[in-house]
Amino acid sequence: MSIDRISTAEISVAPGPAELGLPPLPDTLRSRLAECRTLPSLPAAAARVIAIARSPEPRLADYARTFEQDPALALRLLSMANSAFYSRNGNPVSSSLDAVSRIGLDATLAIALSFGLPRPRAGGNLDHEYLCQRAIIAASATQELAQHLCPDHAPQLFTTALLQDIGILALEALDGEAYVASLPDLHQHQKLAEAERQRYGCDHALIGAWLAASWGVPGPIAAGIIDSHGPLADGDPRQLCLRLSCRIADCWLAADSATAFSALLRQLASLASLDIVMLMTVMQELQHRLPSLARLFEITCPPAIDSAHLLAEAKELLFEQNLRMTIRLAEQQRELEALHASHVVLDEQHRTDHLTQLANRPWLEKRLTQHFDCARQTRQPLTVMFIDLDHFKRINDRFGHRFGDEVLIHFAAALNNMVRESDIAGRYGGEEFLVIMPNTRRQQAGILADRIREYLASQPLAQADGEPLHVTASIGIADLEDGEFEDATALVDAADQAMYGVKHGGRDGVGHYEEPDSST
Ligand SMILES: Nc1nc2c(ncn2[C@@H]2O[C@H](COP(=O)(O)OP(=O)(O)OP(=O)(O)O)[C@@H](O)[C@H]2O)c(=O)[nH]1
Repeated sequence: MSIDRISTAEISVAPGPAELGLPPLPDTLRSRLAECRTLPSLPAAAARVIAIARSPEPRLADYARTFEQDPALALRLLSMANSAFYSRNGNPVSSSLDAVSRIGLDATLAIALSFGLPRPRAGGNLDHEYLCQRAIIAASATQELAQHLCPDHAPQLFTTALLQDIGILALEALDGEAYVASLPDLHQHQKLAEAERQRYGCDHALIGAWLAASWGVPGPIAAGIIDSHGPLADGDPRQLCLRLSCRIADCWLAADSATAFSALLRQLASLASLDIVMLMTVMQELQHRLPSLARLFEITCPPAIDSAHLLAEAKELLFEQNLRMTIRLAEQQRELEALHASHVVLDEQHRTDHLTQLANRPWLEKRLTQHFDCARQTRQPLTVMFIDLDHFKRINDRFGHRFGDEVLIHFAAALNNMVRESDIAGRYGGEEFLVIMPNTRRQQAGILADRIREYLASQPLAQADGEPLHVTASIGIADLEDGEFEDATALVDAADQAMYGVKHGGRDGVGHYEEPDSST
């Protein structure tokens, strides 16, 4: 469908994006604009992008400079950098350099290589090179003026001036030949805007602002685009920079540039509100700087650039980048798995007694608290067993500490083999061990205790001087039902107390905790 004449009756009464307060856009145009996904870039910019991507070490700053020479790429970049994914509630970014820094090299490359190129049309082409030159000269002029009038806003004003004519690119993308054929002279900017208003009910400045706003470009930039056609007589310093910069660009690109500049200076001189001396100084400086700026920006398209070749190369580079990213992703996945494995090992170490490889005391206490609370809530049985090897000091004293360690290791391994899967056996301290037995009553725990003692009686824990060394143990058992235990520690204390009863009774035995008789 071609966007043909749109009457003022079709202009939507609904406001533009509320937060920006943009004037309304004709409904038909607004819905078509929503379909506009890419704008054409200059082949020269596309060629530079490819050259950077092919360089051994592509730098973000080089990409940023290229984006600053192509309104379509600059708009795409800002849109991406200010998207919810990248901005993460950060401040909006307004310059290409800030934008590439935010999104990083991979995303920058992806944007850079996704350029679109102008399609050749039977009915004649839009002069993209001219439009681009105008945008870059206006951007440079704005920046120069802003250095004097409002230096803090210079980067944002540069971007605004660069994007000021994207409405023209959008209209061409939407309306194709019908738009191009209906244009008066592209070099007569005011006349162009007037013709657009008659044809579409609004001009490219409003369309550009809407497009920028709907692509998520910061509000002040969208507002600046709309304002770029405003009069020179009034407006704040930021508005003046923008409004003047596109007029300077027109003078620069006019067939008789010197006459055009003189006319603009005469027009400025008649405006009493302006600091005309300062403005004239800036403009004279600009007149001298612009030729080198124009060269610097390499505005002119190198003659032998083939669009089909550019697109094919971009496709190939994107494919390579995809491959690199896939490889990197696989590497990251491997690193993640290794990290996870080392985390598991660390976690294991964190819970384990380094000598016996049983659960250590902090882990025993943590698990016992969990089982204690659970047993209380669910009224399930829970019993703990406190085991203290007898006369261990003597073993150490007689055979040495290292020998004592071996004994502890052997006992721990044997104990671990004897407990059930659901039990937790651990080293509580020195030669003391604790077994947590969920769902176990004191009688069943007693059976395990007897088994431990039988084992110790039948199996020597070490050979000392060629003789088997038998060790005995004093074992205390406390069942959750044995008393009113306040917490897990109280239950362990009860088992410890029962174990001490055995020690006092001559060692090598099993004792069950008994609540002290409160009546005596
Ligand atoms: N080899 C070795 N000995 C330890 C370790 N931790 C504690 N001990 C020793 O275990 C012994 C415990 O001595 P005591 O508390 O007097 O107890 P005991 O000699 O077993 O006497 P009773 O418990 O009364 O039967 C001390 O000699 C500690 O040095 C350890 O990790 N390795």
